[in-house]
Amino acid sequence: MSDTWFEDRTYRHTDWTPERLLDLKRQRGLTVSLVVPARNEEATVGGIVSRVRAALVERTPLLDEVVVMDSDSTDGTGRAAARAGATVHRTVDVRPDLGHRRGKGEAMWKSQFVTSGDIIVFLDADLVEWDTHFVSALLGPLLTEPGVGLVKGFYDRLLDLPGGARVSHEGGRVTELVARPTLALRWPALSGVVQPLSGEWAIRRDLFGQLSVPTGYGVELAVLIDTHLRCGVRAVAQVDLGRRAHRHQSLRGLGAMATELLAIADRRCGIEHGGDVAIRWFDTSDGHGRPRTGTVSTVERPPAAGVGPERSRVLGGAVGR
Ligand SMILES: O=c1ccn([C@@H]2O[C@H](COP(=O)(O)OP(=O)(O)O[C@H]3O[C@H](CO)[C@@H](O)[C@H](O)[C@H]3O)[C@@H](O)[C@H]2O)c(=O)[nH]1
Ligand SMILES: O=C(O)[C@H](O)COP(=O)(O)O
Repeated sequence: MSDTWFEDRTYRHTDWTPERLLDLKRQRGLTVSLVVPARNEEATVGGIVSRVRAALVERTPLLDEVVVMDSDSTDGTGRAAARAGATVHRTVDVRPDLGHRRGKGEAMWKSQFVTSGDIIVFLDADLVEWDTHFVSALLGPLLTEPGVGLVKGFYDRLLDLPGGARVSHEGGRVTELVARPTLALRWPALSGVVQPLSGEWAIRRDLFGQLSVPTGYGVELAVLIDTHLRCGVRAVAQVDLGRRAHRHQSLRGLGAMATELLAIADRRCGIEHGGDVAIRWFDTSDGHGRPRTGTVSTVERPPAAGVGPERSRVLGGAVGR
């Protein structure tokens, strides 16, 4: 790890008030977009949007837009988000000329075509324990340190255990067993990043637009590694956000996520596994045992800055001529 990176680039959310951040944002003449990628988050997305809007649009207008990217939801996610005051885009409807892929990274990549802020802040839609400083505090290093391009949130996790909640000072299962070991071995300058997979992060639009974006869960690890490779570790900062709780995936789901992260990391070391990686398991849930096969997509979208305007718009008047 770079000698002084941790000390120089680690902040606490209490370092800034929203009012101070608003002053800084106005002085710098910057705009900010909040993007919430959401797949089947009807239960939580409305409350998240309402709280963010009340605190950071109405009370202290730090956010210029609040956008929910509805990522192939089959429940009422889009309706709940719109009712709460978000601008909602279905990922599949954004730039249909570029095709459609499933996944969180796809929703985040496509958000670049429907937002305009100089800074984009991402927030997960499945949070159950969180506060609005999860959004505002991520702006602190971007508004105060000219060299910073990417800010990751970190936190203690609140785990629901029988008999009550417990605070864990560790990262999640994939974080501790895959992401942080991978960084320690291959990109040790990033080994001080406490929560490399956190879904709460902020990035300058001009930097995000230069990066290729995995369509699935590899987006966080890829953006972190690529920011470091492109701009150096000092372009990365992290902010302690306090405590966070979210919905947990099954271990098998996390196995798929881990497979994708390893493939994304391998690609950055010159090892290519192709677009879809096959995974196999033995399913005994029906009382018989059956081999099952699935695939994990490791596809990446190209840097958005290099993607031209929508074809129908380019053709413009030519259509129908
Ligand atoms: O196809 C998808 C899948 C998920 N999501 C949304 O992405 C967010 C995080 O998804 P989740 O399944 O809760 O991820 P976690 O299991 O919590 O994974 C952790 O690790 C991932 C890999 O780095 C990060 O993307 C997550 O933000 C981080 O919380 C939620 O708002 C989801 O609704 C989508 O928009 N589209
Ligand atoms: O962040 C992670 O490592 C994964 O999302 C798993 O988190 P969990 O162990 O808190 O479910």
